[in-house]
Amino acid sequence: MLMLTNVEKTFNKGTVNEKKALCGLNLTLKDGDFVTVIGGNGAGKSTMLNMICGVYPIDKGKIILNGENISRWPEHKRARFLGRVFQDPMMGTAADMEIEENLALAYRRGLKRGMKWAITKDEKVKYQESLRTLGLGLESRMTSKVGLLSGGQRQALTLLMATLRKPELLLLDEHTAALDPKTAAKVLELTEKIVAENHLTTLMITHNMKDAIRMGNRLIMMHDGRVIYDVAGEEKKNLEVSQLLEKFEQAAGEEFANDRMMLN
Ligand SMILES: Nc1ncnc2c1ncn2[C@@H]1O[C@H](COP(=O)(O)OP(=O)(O)OP(=O)(O)O)[C@@H](O)[C@H]1O
Repeated sequence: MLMLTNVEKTFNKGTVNEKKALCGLNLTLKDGDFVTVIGGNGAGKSTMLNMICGVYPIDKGKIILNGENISRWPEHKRARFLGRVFQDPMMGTAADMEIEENLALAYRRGLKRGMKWAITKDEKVKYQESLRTLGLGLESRMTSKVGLLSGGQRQALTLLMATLRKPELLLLDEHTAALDPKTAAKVLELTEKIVAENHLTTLMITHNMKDAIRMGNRLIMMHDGRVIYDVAGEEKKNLEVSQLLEKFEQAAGEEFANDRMMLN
């Protein structure tokens, strides 16, 4: 379970560039929740994920993961429990390394250094089986350099790497935004499959309102560093994009504005 309580974050405090990014953010996720996150430009969505990962320290509040207060833990200690996929397909994988080497790196994440690096036969079989589930033919290209893969293949591999050691929490930050629509749909399909098969608790930021409604069991809308709308179950599934926009205007008192948001 993840619990964010009154989390606050201000960047560049005391300067002309001061920006309150999170303003008393409260959010509780139950185990197995798959929550989609939408919001306007600068609403604090990515900052929320950065705070959970420990990229920057929070100013105030608490972050509890499975009963542990991780608010002051360094990023590397949290990384053991978290899987994250970014928008940029170049970010999650090492281009100069082979597919199987990337998977081995992901598999060893958070383990003590000095562990033998050689990839065992058993591991190779395991990686091959995992790659086969993607349905992209990567299982027969285990020793290909990742730099040779397409953006979609790379994002699918990153997803696999982020979930190879079942994370306590999977964080997806517009992970299909840089892909063409067909490839994005494939990666979203894989996302749903991997999340369901592993019962992963997931936070997925998306710029696509329809995906936000369709995917997961719960949807939150952020504005000015806090959650302004939270909907789950049947009520969420039956939402229309127009209703979501209305909800936003009611709660935020202004029109929804995100230059990258896809409304249909
Ligand atoms: N490292 C940083 N230094 C300074 N300001 C930052 C930093 N990270 C985020 N911000 C600011 O905090 C606010 C929230 O940004 P954030 O990236 O979390 O928004 P977002 O909801 O992900 O927006 P978008 O959909 O536009 O990506 C913005 O005003 C942003 O400029």
